[in-house]
Amino acid sequence: MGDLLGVAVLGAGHMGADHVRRLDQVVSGARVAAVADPDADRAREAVAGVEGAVVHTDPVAALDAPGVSAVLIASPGPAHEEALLAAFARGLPVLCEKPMVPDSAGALRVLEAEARLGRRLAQIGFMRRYDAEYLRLKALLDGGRLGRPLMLHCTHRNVSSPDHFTSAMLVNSSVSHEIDAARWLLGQELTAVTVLRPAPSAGAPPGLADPQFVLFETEGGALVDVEVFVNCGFGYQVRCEAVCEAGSARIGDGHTMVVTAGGGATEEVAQDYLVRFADAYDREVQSWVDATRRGLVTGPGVWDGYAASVVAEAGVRSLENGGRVAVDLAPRPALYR
Ligand SMILES: NC(=O)c1ccc[n+]([C@@H]2O[C@H](COP(=O)([O-])OP(=O)(O)OC[C@H]3O[C@@H](n4cnc5c(N)ncnc54)[C@H](O)[C@@H]3O)[C@@H](O)[C@H]2O)c1
Ligand SMILES: O[C@H]1[C@H](O)[C@@H](O)[C@H](O)[C@@H](O)[C@H]1O
Repeated sequence: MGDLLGVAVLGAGHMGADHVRRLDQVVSGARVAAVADPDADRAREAVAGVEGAVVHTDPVAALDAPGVSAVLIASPGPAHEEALLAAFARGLPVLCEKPMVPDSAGALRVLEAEARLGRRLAQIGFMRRYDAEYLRLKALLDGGRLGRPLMLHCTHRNVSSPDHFTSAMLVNSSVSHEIDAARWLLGQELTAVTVLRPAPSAGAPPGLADPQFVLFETEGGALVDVEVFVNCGFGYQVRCEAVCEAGSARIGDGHTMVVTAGGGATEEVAQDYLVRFADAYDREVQSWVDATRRGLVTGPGVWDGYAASVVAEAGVRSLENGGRVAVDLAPRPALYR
């Protein structure tokens, strides 16, 4: 294959810094060419020891840095639209962290911009599609041995949420993963959302509606429920059970070590996503680099990011106003059929 992919990483926070390390030390076929963060110290810290990477505080300047041939967007969700459009304007391939764009109007602008280009440039960071357990479940469901899926029961727990987390973000940031996973596992669009809020946990920051219970309906008549609880305090737990006509299958319990000693057994529970999904992020980024070097997009794309934003926005409306909210997707452009 040709030259190394020179990646500009936008955002050097938790995910951005971890992706810089991954591109530099884990993944083959790519190098970090530039890192941009308005917080220059954070950007400098992320590139410490990375050879040849320049630091910028302006993300757009990083796209124009010498040697940049691709972009990894790991800034906060509201900054993604501008970065995606700037990358498209330069013809640069992109891996964009989820959510692609938190609001559906912005997501539609990104969809229309890529459709206008007439070629796919962006992959969205729905890394569960690269997790070994999710891949096994997908293969099982596609193989048909369990018959038609009727329901997915999902659990999504975080130890604690960042300070800036809002009630809407439980749906449009956290549950965006279940939205994508359900669409992918079932091969169906989601058509309606109902969000219920139990009495908030005493462990949640005041005013945060945490936990929430989210119910999705699909175009094929399946139901998907999600318990999302982002200040559970005890562990990072992501589970999914598919209930089908001829059996059920559950994932999410297999990522652990059980230590037996002194007459008792203890089971480790991951404390964050960087541990639970470490392998998935590695596979995701390697697969993006490989496909990009061949001029392809093989992972979840802009249509998936757009659909997730529309579903999440319907969910936020249900959270705020109550009741069941229908999902209204724009027609799917030919590029994504
Ligand atoms: N796939 C996953 O499991 C996963 C996990 C965590 C976060 N994320 C996503 O990754 C993204 C970043 O999340 P995080 O937890 O790293 O956040 P963070 O707050 O730790 O870091 C964000 C960084 O972006 C910088 N920034 C702000 N505006 C910017 C801009 N316009 N351009 C470039 N940088 C900018 C901030 O200064 C900060 O350093 C979000 O979209 C989030 O949803 C995904
Ligand atoms: O941004 C993060 C990330 O997407 C994690 O995978 C998820 O578990 C968190 O809830 C979310 O806040």
